[in-house]
Amino acid sequence: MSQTLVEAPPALRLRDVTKRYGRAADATAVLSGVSAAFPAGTFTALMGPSGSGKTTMLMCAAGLTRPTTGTVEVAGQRIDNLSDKQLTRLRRDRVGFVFQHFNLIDSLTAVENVYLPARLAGRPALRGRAVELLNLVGLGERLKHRPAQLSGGQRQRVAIARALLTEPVVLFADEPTGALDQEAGREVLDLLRRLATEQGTTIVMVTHDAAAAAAADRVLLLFDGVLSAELHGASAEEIAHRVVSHR
Ligand SMILES: Nc1ncnc2c1ncn2[C@@H]1O[C@H](COP(=O)(O)OP(=O)(O)OP(=O)(O)O)[C@@H](O)[C@H]1O
Repeated sequence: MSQTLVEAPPALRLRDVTKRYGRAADATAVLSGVSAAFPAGTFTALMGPSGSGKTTMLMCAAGLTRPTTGTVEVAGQRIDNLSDKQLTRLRRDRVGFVFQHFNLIDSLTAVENVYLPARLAGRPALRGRAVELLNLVGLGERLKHRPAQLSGGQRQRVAIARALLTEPVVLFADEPTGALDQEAGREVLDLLRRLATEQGTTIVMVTHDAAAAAAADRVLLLFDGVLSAELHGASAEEIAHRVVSHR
């Protein structure tokens, strides 16, 4: 019997995404015809000068804002045309977020910070899974520590464990090392790298730091809302040079 092999869709795909803020017909496009596919288990860095549209691209990709035109798919499912209610569900269940500032709750322990937000959002989030994730991010010995008793890098690792609780299709990270010193930043990047390689997590990270971008599988360069280059295996020096020389 012959079998047709259907290729799995990428974890995330943007097709010809354009974003304009404001209704005026002449409103300038912040994103112009952005197309990119993010295969499952890959780690992509998004770089570009300030104002080039990185955060807007991340927001369109994560269902935080709708593109003006174009499509966005998460695991093969269109998300750009979802209702507000469906988008809320998508953000809760199918994508994870990590930000520069860890947004942990000071009064909760590390393990509570990982599972309580999901439970409060009505998910059957289990403490056992939170413990597993904290072990995975190297904090198995710090389960009952509160944020004030953790270093910056450790706090960000708690935030990463929290983002992974719902087993998201894509983990979005906006400047995850921006508030960390070099060594803590390196630990967080090593963790993201390991999550992609060993756990198959699909990661999309916005960063200004070429050294951080060099930890990814590839770097997408955005200039004036247009994806202008894709770098594979580039060094931090090369990435930094490409960003400043706009090539
Ligand atoms: N809600 C909004 N309304 C109007 N304009 C916006 C809005 N959000 C962003 N912009 C504009 O869109 C452009 C791109 O912004 P965006 O934040 O995506 O860039 P960025 O590359 O992430 O910048 P940075 O590196 O400084 O964070 C900027 O000119 C910004 O002023």
